[in-house]
Parts: sequence; C-alpha cells; structure tokens
Amino acid sequence: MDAAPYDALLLVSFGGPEKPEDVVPFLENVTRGRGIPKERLVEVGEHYFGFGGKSPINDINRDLLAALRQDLADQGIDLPVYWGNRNWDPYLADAFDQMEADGVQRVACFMTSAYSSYSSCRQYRENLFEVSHDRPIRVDRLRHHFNHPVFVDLFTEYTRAALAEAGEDARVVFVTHSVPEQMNEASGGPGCGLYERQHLSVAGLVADALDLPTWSLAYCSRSGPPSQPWLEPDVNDHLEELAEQGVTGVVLVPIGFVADHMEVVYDLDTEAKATAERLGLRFARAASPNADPRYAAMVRELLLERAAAERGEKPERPVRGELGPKADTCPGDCCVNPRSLRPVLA
Ligand SMILES: CC1=C(CCC(=O)O)c2cc3nc(cc4[nH]c(cc5[nH]c(cc1n2)c(C)c5CCC(=O)O)c(CCC(=O)O)c4C)C(CCC(=O)O)=C3C
Ligand SMILES: [Fe+2]
Repeated sequence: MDAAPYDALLLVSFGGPEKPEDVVPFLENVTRGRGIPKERLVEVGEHYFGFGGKSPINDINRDLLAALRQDLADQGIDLPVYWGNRNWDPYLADAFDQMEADGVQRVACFMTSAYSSYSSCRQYRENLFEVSHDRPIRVDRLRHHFNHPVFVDLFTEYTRAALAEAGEDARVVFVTHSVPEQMNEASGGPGCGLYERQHLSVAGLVADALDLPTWSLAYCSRSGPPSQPWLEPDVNDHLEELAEQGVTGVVLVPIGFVADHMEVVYDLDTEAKATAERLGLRFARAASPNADPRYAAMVRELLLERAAAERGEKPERPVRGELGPKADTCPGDCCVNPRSLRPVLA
C-alpha cells in the first residue's frame, strides 16, 4: 500500500484549553472578530472551569494520533503523522514549522470535523491556507467523512449500545452543533443547506440500520446574539416536547461530534442529562468515535484513496446514502461566510 505522493499525514483539530489559565486566552482565540455576546463567553468559560479548566479534546487527539500511528505501522505504511490545532497548542503553525524542518513536501490533512459548513470546514481551510501558503509544502485535505461507511457503522454500533442501556423503547435523538441558519444555507454553496442535509442523511442511515420506528435531529451549543436565528430545536426544548408526547426514555447520539469534547461532556452529558432527569426521562448518550482504532483505520482509507486519486488512478470512494462522496476539493463558493472573505485552501 502506497501513500505516495504524500510524505506526511496531518491531524487538524480545533484545540482546547488544558488548565484554568488557558481558558480565557483560548476563548479569545476562538471568538476573535466573531461578535459573540460577552454573557455567552462567561457562560462557556464556566463550562470549562467546571471541568477544571481542561477540555477532553487534546487528550483524545493524543490518543487518536497514537491510534493512527499504530494503524499505519500495522499496514506497513511508513508515514510520519503530525498534529496541529486551529485554536490552541499545539498550533497548526508549530506543526508546519516541524514539517518544514523535517523536509515534508506534500501533506494530506485529516480534519476532526465531518460535515460541511463555514465553522466545520471552510474556517479550517482558511487557517490551513494562512499557515501554509508561504511554505514549500503542498497541502491537500481529505474529503468529508460524514457518510463514510466506517463513520456511519460506528455510530450505528454506539447507538445500539446506548439503546441497550436506556431500554429499546427509548427515543433516539441525533444531536449536532447548532449553527446560524444563514451558515447552514451557505453550506455546500449558496442555498444548498448541506450541513443540515448531511446530518439528516447520517441520522437516517443509522436509524434504518437499527430499524428505528421514529427518530429526530436536535441541536445543541447555540451561541451568537438571540436576534440571530440558529438551527432548532435545541436539544433541551426537544426533550420537553418528547416528554409531553409521552416518551419515557431517550438516547442522545452526538453524530455532529467526532469526539467527547466540551459540547458533549457539558451540553449533552451535563445539561441535557439534567433536563432529562427533571422530566423523568431515562437517559443514555451514545459514544462518539474518539480514538476508536476503526476510526483511525478510516483515516488511513481516506488517505490511501486520495493518494491513489492524486497518482491518477480511479480509486473506489466508499460512501453511504444518497449524497454521494463529497469532492476532494470544495468549490470557491462553498460555505462562504460573508463576514470572513479570507483566502482558503480548496
Ligand atoms: C459546527 C461546529 C462544530 C463542529 C465541527 C468541529 O468540530 O469543528 C464546532 C466544534 C467545536 N467548537 C468548540 C468550541 C467553541 N465553539 C465556539 C463557537 C462556535 N462554534 C460554532 C460551530 C461549531 N463548533 C459556531 C457557529 C460558533 C459561533 C461563533 C462562530 O461563528 O465562530 C466557541 C465560542 C463560545 C460559543 O460561542 O459557544 C467555543 C469555545 C470546540 C472545542 C471544544 C472543546 O474545547 O472541547 C469544538 C470541537
Ligand atoms: Fe464551536
């Protein structure tokens, strides 16, 4: 198996604070120029302080990095793996400094974000462009993985396990990060609304695999000013509705998150769980991929698929559902944020 023309793999993630002193500067990094109300920042800061100022995200990425290295070694693929975050140490710039020092010429990037939107794709590509355009390293990012069979099958398995915990009659509620309605509309191109469609596709695939009679998609972690419409229903409001309808147990499936980071451990495991308890609903939260070795193997599959394509071969592009494989490169008008017209990596 051959990773040529790539001579490195880069894990690109969001980053998170690791100690109380990190929290405020991290939030400043994330929200610079984004118009988030001060009260919302104080509130989100409290979520981090409640967990000792440490997000789980970096440790999970350390584990994923180890799983990726193990998987490549097991497959006999000799390829260095680097890691850089957009918003916290280790930063993307440090990873690129190291790659440059090591003589890397062409790197494939795996982003720990599975869906299309400004926040979940284009902003990553802005940061990748920024950090790489003046370096002698060619950068490609691997295609979106929301509908990769491995991703869908993992969530199917995690959901099955959570149903066993909450009781088979529990209602499955798929959950993802809310985004402004405008951001959803622009995702995939003007008017595409691809963010929501991709989530509905994954949710439907998992529901079909488990023969679920009914299910829903809800949103968490709304931010921004109250006047701005974001995707709804909020998961807490949705639990209220379900309780009113006579539902007695719920399983939350965090399909929008590839790992148990702060939104999952606070917004779902803490806040939504408390809502469920108050409403007398049995509650279970399905796992997320984290550093599952099968998730690492999926990254390797995507890497080899793209490597083959770059060599001029016609690789298979495994995919589930009606949306088909997302192109390797995004068109110029994909996921544009009118407030941020910065150059991007395709
Ligand atoms: C779609 C999406 C994902 C999923 C895709 C992906 O994984 O990338 C995601 C991931 C994450 N978001 C994270 C943290 C934050 N996101 C914020 C703000 C925002 N996120 C947004 C969207 C998303 N975010 C949006 C539209 C905003 C509003 C401001 C803006 O338009 O930019 C804020 C500011 C405070 C607030 O507004 O809540 C924080 C602190 C962390 C780290 C968690 C940890 O530390 O464990 C992770 C993985
Ligand atoms: Fe976020």
